[in-house]
Amino acid sequence: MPRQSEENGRVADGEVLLKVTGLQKHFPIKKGLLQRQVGAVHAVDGLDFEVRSGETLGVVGESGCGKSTMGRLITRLLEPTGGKVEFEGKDITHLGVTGMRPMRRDVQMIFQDPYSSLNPRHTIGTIIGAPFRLQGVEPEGGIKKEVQRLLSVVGLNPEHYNRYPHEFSGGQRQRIGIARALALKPKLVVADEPVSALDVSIQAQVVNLMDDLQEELGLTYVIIAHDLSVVRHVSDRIAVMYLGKIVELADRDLLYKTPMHPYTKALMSAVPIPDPKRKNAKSERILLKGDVPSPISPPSGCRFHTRCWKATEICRTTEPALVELRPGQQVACHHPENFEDQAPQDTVLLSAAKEAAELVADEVLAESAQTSEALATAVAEGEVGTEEATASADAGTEEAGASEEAAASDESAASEEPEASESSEQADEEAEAPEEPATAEKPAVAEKPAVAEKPAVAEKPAASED
Ligand SMILES: Nc1ncnc2c1ncn2[C@@H]1O[C@H](COP(=O)(O)OP(=O)(O)OP(=O)(O)O)[C@@H](O)[C@H]1O
Repeated sequence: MPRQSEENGRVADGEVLLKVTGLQKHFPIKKGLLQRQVGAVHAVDGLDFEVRSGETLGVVGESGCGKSTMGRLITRLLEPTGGKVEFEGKDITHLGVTGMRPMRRDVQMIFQDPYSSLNPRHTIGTIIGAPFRLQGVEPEGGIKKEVQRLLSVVGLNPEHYNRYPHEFSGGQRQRIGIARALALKPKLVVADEPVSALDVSIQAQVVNLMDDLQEELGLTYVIIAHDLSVVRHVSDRIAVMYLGKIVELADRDLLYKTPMHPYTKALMSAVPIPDPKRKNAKSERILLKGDVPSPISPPSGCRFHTRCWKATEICRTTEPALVELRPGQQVACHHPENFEDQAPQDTVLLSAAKEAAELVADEVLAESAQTSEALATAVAEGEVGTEEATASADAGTEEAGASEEAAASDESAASEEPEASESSEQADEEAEAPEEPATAEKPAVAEKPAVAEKPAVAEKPAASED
């Protein structure tokens, strides 16, 4: 049971606030007159993670990997198909509307699109004051005074209480969304792509605001983003998702210095490096081949095996468990990077892997072969402990880490077309009555591959079948 801090009933910093076990969401696909179920979109397919009080957990992955669905499941805007969600030690997986009501104060969501998430017919005073009315809470000094205080907390003019959303810019609207989410002093805030609909110049302001508010108000964040550049500065830990699963979950610095999952490595290489001194940067990019497979029938074994340059037979047949290979770093991979091979007997590359390897830069393949081999030998000979071996392997990746630092500071998170997201009202309705959609119309997943200017000819890191 998590420890509660005496003064405010909050879980003490560092203690588990949210725990998710085996979480699943399968959207049924129905067809025909009788709407018979013919399949399911496996949007979220067995997630296990914890969020500790006071931390920021970043969640990244390509479009369609299930990030938003995960966000909606943990805020209970969607009903899970399987698994368990515990908040402050209490099982909230299947709580009904009444049971969830008190919890709605503690868990809030910030939506992606500040244009469609605010009701255009309501003043911002009404919008930010709505949570008080919905929860029947009368703040000290009245709702208007509290809303004006919230406006100034998020850097807006309290005098603008009576203005309408269209009178504000995108960044200001997102501040309004943040003020609304903070109204009831929540413990956990889940932000779904909070800045991706904003101009690059505004993104940093909103991210900094969220960062400041976290410190001031002792908030815990889960921040969802489609690339690593947004979450890297604000996250304490980062979870990388692929096709409904977490493939790597690690402390931020470990993830950047020594990513273990090949998919993490590919995602990181997609971050543009605007450093003119690094002339060779583009040759280190990894271009993931092909589309993300359909979540209706995900690949067997490791779901990434159809696009991975290290995939062998075991990857096709056996699903790797998410295990802590190094303190603070969990990964689900048979042939991790920067760590000893977990299936060294399995050296024959699948033919898809050979093709994928052609799109991976020589430098990446060489480094990957070297680090894994060096670690395997050193550990087998008992010369060094795993930690030391890892540290020596780290040296080689230091440069890449540093350049990404530069990348992320000036970098523009790839801006996305704003897409329709619910209004607060809709969200509230969903919250009251989570509904299964009748038909899964849009299982298609768009890939956002890294840009590889010139696919390098691969040097295979492992023996190949011919
Ligand atoms: N209501 C729904 N009915 C059917 N399928 C859905 C529904 N919502 C999401 N999906 C499907 O579930 C999968 C995961 O979607 P989700 O929106 O969670 O992904 P995402 O990683 O957040 O992507 P994006 O960044 O594009 O929002 C996708 O294949 C999507 O088409």
